[in-house]
Amino acid sequence: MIIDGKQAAADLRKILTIEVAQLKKDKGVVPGLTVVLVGEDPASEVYVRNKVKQTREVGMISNEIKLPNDTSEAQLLAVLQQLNNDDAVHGILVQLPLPKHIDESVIIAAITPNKDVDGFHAMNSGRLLNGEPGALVPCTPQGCIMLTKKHLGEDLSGLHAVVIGRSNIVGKPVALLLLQENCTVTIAHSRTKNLAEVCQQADILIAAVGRAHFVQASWIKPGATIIDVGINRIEDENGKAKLVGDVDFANVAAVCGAITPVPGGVGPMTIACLLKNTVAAARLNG
Ligand SMILES: NC(=O)C1=CN([C@@H]2O[C@H](COP(=O)(O)OP(=O)(O)OC[C@H]3O[C@@H](n4cnc5c(N)ncnc54)[C@H](OP(=O)(O)O)[C@@H]3O)[C@@H](O)[C@H]2O)C=CC1
Ligand SMILES: Nc1nc(=O)c2c([nH]1)NC[C@@H]1CN(c3ccc(C(=O)N[C@@H](CCC(=O)O)C(=O)O)cc3)C=[N+]21
Ligand SMILES: [Mg+2]
Repeated sequence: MIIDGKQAAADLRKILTIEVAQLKKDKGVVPGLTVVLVGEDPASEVYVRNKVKQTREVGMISNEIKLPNDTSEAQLLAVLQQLNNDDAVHGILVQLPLPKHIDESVIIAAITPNKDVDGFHAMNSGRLLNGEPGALVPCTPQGCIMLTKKHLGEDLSGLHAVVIGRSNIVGKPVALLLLQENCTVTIAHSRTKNLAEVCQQADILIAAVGRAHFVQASWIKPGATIIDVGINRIEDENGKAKLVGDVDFANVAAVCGAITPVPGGVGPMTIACLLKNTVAAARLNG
């Protein structure tokens, strides 16, 4: 079975459209999201364009700030300070990666935690770690849990979840969310020994590696639920660019119980969860 992320994202946006209208009616607040893009990167630009379009479709205000590649860290910090102080801006997202001369950790720390719709600020990751309320939770991990539940239902307790990848934006937070769902969680990474055997234990396998066709059919427990986070641009047989995940989709699909496709899986859910976080931030900031 293929888990349809495009449909799940459309369903979530429909709910958000209603919530946005309600917020406007009750409080006179229209949630606003500002995306900051530094430098030119074709992939980022496509992605930012999608975000802007979908933000407006659910009735929210969307702004995009494009800065040149040679923007200094101090200049970017000044932009963020303005956005932090702007009451019409409820959510701030700085598109990553940033140019090398800018320290990402400094930038992430400079966003007001209650406007940090990526959920990358230490205040939000700390709240998530401690299980405290009010955390803005990273979008891709939220999307992974929603897609998992779409197939397995609300109760994931006792299932063995294996996460491949330990980045701050995907691997670590998705592992914390799975733990919160009472899964038994294993986090694998580039130093993991016997990765195939580790993965064979997984009822739920989350692949966030960044390598095309990395996860093999022989690693999969029959019937397992596979969430493929990877976004890899490769060339097909005819030299045409195409998008694939981290999982050898065709062969794994024959063994597993359910799998998310790329494109059309986690990606669309990431954007829908960004809109969800912006609505949550608008509630936090009044
Ligand atoms: N669909 C979406 O919305 C999103 C998709 N992505 C995609 O997800 C993928 C992962 O992103 P991100 O977490 O940022 O990537 P990172 O490069 O930050 O992390 C990759 C992780 O994979 C691990 N890894 C690398 N090689 C191996 C290996 N041979 N065996 C086991 N583990 C390995 C690394 O281990 P170690 O820590 O030891 O180096 C690291 O923890 C990328 O393809 C990215 O494009 C990312 C964000 C959103
Ligand atoms: N501050 C920040 N926050 C992020 O969340 C963030 C980021 N920086 N930098 C880049 C990564 C990557 N990422 C994706 C989100 C959606 C799709 C997506 O919608 N993908 C579509 C396909 C899009 C296409 O065709 O290119 C799909 O999978 O169906 C892809 C990738 C968010 N990221
Ligand atoms: Mg950098």
